[in-house]
Parts: sequence; C-alpha cells; structure tokens
Amino acid sequence: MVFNPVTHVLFDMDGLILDTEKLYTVAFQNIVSRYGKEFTFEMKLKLMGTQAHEAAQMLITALDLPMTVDEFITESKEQFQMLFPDTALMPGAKRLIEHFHKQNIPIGLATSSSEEGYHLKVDKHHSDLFSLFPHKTFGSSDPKVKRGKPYPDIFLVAAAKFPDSPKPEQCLVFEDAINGVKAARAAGMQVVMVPDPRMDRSLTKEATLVVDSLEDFQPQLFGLPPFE
Ligand SMILES: O=c1[nH]cc([C@@H]2O[C@H](COP(=O)(O)O)[C@@H](O)[C@H]2O)c(=O)[nH]1
Ligand SMILES: [Mg+2]
Repeated sequence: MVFNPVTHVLFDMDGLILDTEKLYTVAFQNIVSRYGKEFTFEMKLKLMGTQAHEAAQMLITALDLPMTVDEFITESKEQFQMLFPDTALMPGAKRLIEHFHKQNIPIGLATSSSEEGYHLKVDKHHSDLFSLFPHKTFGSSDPKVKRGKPYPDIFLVAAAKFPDSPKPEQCLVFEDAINGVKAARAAGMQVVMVPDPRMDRSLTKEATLVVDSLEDFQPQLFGLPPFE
C-alpha cells in the first residue's frame, strides 16, 4: 500500500501511549457495579475518545443510572486518583516518541483527557517522556476544543499549535479509538490505528493503516526517517 508522506505527527494518549484504557474500565465498572450494572466492551468502544462529560452522559443514559453527570464525574475522579498514578506505557510508545524527537520531527499530543487527568497519569512515572511534547491539547478541559472526538476539533486545534502551521494532509495521527480515527479523518489527516485486540476488525476500516502494536510501525511508510 502507498501512503502520502507527512511532516508532522500527533499522538493520542490513553490506550495509545499509556495503558490507561484498562484502568478506565475498572474505574467505570466500580461505579456502575453499585447499581448492579455492567460496563460492557461494546459500550466502552462508544465512549473511548469522547470528552469526560459526554462519556458520563452516554453511560448514565445507556445504563439508566440514577446519577447526574456531575456526580458521575466526581466519583470517577475518586477512582482515577487511586488507579492512574501507576499506569504503564504501551509497547513501542517510548521508542517511537524518542525516535521522532531525535529526528526533529514535530510532535504534538492530542488527548481527550483533561489537564488534571493528564497530570494524574504522567507526573509520577512518565514526565520525562511527555516533556518531549512541546505542545499538548487536552480535549476535556481546553475551551478551544468545542466538540470531542469523533469531531475533528481536537486535531485541528493541536495542528494549529505547530509554529509552521502544517496543512492537515501533512499531519499523521496515532490513535487507538474508533472515535479518534473518525476525528482524524474528519480533520483531513491520515491515521495509524493501534486497536484493542478485542476489537472487531470491521471497526478499524476507516484507519489509513492498522498495526497490532506501535512496535510494528515503520516510519518510512509515511516518508518519515526510519529506525536505524
Ligand atoms: O472507558 C473509557 N475510556 C475512555 C473514555 C474517555 O476517552 C478519553 C480518552 O480518549 P483519548 O484516548 O482520545 O485521549 C478519556 O479521557 C475519557 O473521556 C471513557 O470515558 N471511558
Ligand atoms: Mg485513546
């Protein structure tokens, strides 16, 4: 397959760089268990990549939870404080980010997490790696990001932060979520998807390229410098 060469790269965070998706599953299941409900994988796929208040509303509606959005968010923050600080990296993420940094490829972070959530996940173990991102966009707390993924807003806001204002077609996005892939495509960007292995492959079709792990990604496919 032939892909178009790019010059700039945007990274999602949860489930792509950090192994936080399984922690979201634990946190949300802990909350809904009290009402005898189940946070299924099918439901999770719809929530992944959305902004925190959107995810809360979707879950409350889908499971008919007797809670307000604010109550759900307050409870989820309590869960996150317990679960997020010791999160691990996904395979290949550190190697790829450090490679782009070393090769002077402009990189940015485009996460639907809030800035507060970002610090919970990163500050204890991963601040050195994330310091390699000169700019970061936090979809759940940045007023410039009007709509969550699957809308393109976050990737357009993140791309506009590069000093040389690249066109969307110059940007390559890395994503794990269906909503994130749709958002990147809607922004006019190519997107490499690293899906949860449980995901049905029919749900990955909109991605430009699907890889099992970031360890398998070959930068030269998109005109970027190869690993030595
Ligand atoms: O099980 C879940 N996964 C993910 C999310 C949402 O998706 C975001 C992570 O998306 P991304 O990987 O695009 O940053 C989280 O901040 C959260 O808002 C969620 O609610 N529930
Ligand atoms: Mg993600």
